[in-house]
Amino acid sequence: MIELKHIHKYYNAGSVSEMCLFDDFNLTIQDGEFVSIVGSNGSGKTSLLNIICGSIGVDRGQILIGGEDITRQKDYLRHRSIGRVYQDPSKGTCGHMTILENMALADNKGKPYNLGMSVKKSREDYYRELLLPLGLGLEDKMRTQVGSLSGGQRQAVALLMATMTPIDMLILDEHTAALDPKTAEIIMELTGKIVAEKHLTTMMVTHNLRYAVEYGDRLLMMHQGQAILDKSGKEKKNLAVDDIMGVFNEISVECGN
Ligand SMILES: Nc1ncnc2c1ncn2[C@@H]1O[C@H](COP(=O)(O)OP(=O)(O)OP(=O)(O)O)[C@@H](O)[C@H]1O
Repeated sequence: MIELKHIHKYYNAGSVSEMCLFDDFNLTIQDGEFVSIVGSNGSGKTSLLNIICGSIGVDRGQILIGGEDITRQKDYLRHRSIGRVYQDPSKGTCGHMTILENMALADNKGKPYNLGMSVKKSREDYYRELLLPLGLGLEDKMRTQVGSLSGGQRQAVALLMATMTPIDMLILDEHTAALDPKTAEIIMELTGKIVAEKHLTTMMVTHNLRYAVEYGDRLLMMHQGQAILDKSGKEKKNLAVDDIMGVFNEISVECGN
């Protein structure tokens, strides 16, 4: 279970441009829950993910994973139990390294290892088994540099890498936004499959309302640092894209846009 308790977050504190983004923000995500997060630009979605990952600190409040307080834990330690896939497929993979080397790196996440030239044959076979079901032919390109793959192929590798080791949470930060519609579909299907197979607790930020409706068992809408819509169970299942658009429109009118 992930818990955010009484989170306060200021940007540019003490300066004329001080901004309070989160003012007593609270959120609990149950183990195995897949939460889609939508919201207008600047509503706080990425800041929320960054706070959970430890990329940015909070001014007040607590972050707990499985009851353990990780609020002050260093981000590199936190990343051992959190997998993150970014919007930019070049993040989360190393372009100058081969698929094989990238996967070996992810496989050794959190372990004291050295970057030797060789990867055990048994591990190589295992990586091939992981790549095969993607249907992208990557199992035959294991010695190809990741930088020469297409954005979609690279994002598929990034997704595998983020979920190879046991993790407490998968963070998807607009991970299909930079992909063409067909490739985005492939990556979303792969995401759904991996999340279901591994029962991963997942937070997915997306501007694609259809994906937010179709995937996940809970939907949050962020606005000015608050979750103004939080639907799960049957209510989430019955949500349609038009319902969310309706809330977006209401907000726009309120904000005078
Ligand atoms: N490092 C920072 N310094 C100052 N302000 C920041 C910083 N990061 C984010 N903000 C501000 O915090 C607010 C929320 O930003 P955030 O990136 O979390 O929104 P978002 O919902 O992810 O937006 P988008 O959909 O555009 O990615 C914005 O007003 C933004 O300008």
